[in-house]
Amino acid sequence: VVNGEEARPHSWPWQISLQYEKDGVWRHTCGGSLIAANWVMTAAHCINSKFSYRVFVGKHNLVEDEAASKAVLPEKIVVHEKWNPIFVAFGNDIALIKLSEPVTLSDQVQLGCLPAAGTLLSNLQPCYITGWGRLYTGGPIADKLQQALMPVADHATCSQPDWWGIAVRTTMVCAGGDGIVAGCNGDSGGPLNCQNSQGVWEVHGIASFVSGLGCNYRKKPTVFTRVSAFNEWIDKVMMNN
Ligand SMILES: CC(C)c1ccc(NC(=O)[C@H](Cc2ccccc2)NC(=O)[C@H](CCCC[NH3+])NC(=O)C(F)(F)F)cc1
Repeated sequence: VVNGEEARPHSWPWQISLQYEKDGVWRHTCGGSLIAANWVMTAAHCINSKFSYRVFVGKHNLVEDEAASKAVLPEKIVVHEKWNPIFVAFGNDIALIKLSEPVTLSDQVQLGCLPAAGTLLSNLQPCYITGWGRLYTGGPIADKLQQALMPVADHATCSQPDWWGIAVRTTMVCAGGDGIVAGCNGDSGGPLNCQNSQGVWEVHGIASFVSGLGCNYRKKPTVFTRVSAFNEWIDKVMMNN
């Protein structure tokens, strides 16, 4: 997250760190959201079949051992059948990870709520991106979970020619674009957290892409998979696996 701030520890208790093993070392690669005791929602582009992964729940500082945290291995990873790795602009950048065992919920490990199917956020609605992604374009990833307030850019705004144009679909949600605050590599797969009318936090987005010209680029908001476009797919996958 570029130009964010350190989150109060465990204040986004559904945020997970997706890690892959390389040369015997586990490395953070993406964020994700715990949506059931044994299911994590992340981005399809985070999954590469040649790697082995683990899901770390209850984390705040990635470089410290934390009592409330636990690493769990996936039992199965389901990538959206219409995800096309060649072109992130086609959308469907969503995947579900079934954990090998359900995690124990606690103050530090909680489920994220999904929005009602079809929910559309209004322009400039305040949401928060959270993640351990790069602190600036090309920079280091964060040790401690970051958060940043990012107002929603509705489809009418985000699909303007000098914004994302036709690269953004109605199955996506945009947030930010002020050239200051943004998601960045390593935030991929993580949540866009927005409060509903009852004040309940919901996971409305899955961080998908930013501009190749740089993470925080004016009129190139961070683009998220719109979770409320995939409720039926999510339910089907969780029912059938
Ligand atoms: C819509 C299409 C033209 C399009 C395709 C790809 C991109 N962007 C990108 O690919 C930039 C490139 C990049 C590298 C380094 C620093 C900053 C940005 N990376 C990203 O956007 C990565 C991974 C995207 C997966 C695509 N294979 N996503 C993210 O960083 C995140 F966190 F925002 F989700 C942007 C637009």
